Amino acid sequence: MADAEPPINWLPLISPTPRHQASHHVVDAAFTPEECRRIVALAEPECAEVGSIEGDDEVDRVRSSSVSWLAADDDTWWIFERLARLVREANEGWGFDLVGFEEELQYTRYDGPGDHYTWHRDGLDGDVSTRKITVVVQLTDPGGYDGAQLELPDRLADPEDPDRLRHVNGQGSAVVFPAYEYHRVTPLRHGRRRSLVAWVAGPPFR
Ligand SMILES: O=C(O)CCC(=O)C(=O)O
Ligand SMILES: [Fe+2]
Repeated sequence: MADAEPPINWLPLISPTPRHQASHHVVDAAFTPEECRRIVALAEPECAEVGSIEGDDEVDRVRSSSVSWLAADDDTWWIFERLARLVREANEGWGFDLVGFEEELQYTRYDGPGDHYTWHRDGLDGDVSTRKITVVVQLTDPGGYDGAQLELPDRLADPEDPDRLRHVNGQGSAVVFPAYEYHRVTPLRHGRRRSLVAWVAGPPFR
């Protein structure tokens, strides 16, 4: 006979602080415009890997952008520290077990008309299954481009609410969300957009 299932008990309050299950947490002006320019200056000269593989229709359909990576070093440490603070604050709501940055920071370029990233999630599967939190920083003044909007459905909003799809685009603003949440970047119409994406890893959800 199979082992008996452990009982589900009636417990008093597990968490000493109130939690929420919001789908994302927005921090306006998490970085100043000057700091955004510093990040761009650090990352832009890096040789960009193409986020879309030419001739691969499937990849092209899902994602068209190019990326480069910022490693932790003396020049970039302040960025990691700032991101860590934003994640710690946001995670007061979720209360996830987190360990730290397991990957370099992704610098993303949306340069050509149509550059985009369709609905996807950053974590859950295979190689990226340890990603628990995503942070996206808007490095470009929204006046400098059209389209290429980061969109996240607000899970706490009424499903009929037309404003349920949140757009986060103020320069220097950051949006922190569980890596299992769907999000997308709409096609770029003109101009150029830059973003910085970081993932914080932790042990499996339990
Ligand atoms: O550029 C963005 O705003 C988001 C990019 C993204 O979702 C990703 O790289 O996983
Ligand atoms: Fe993503």
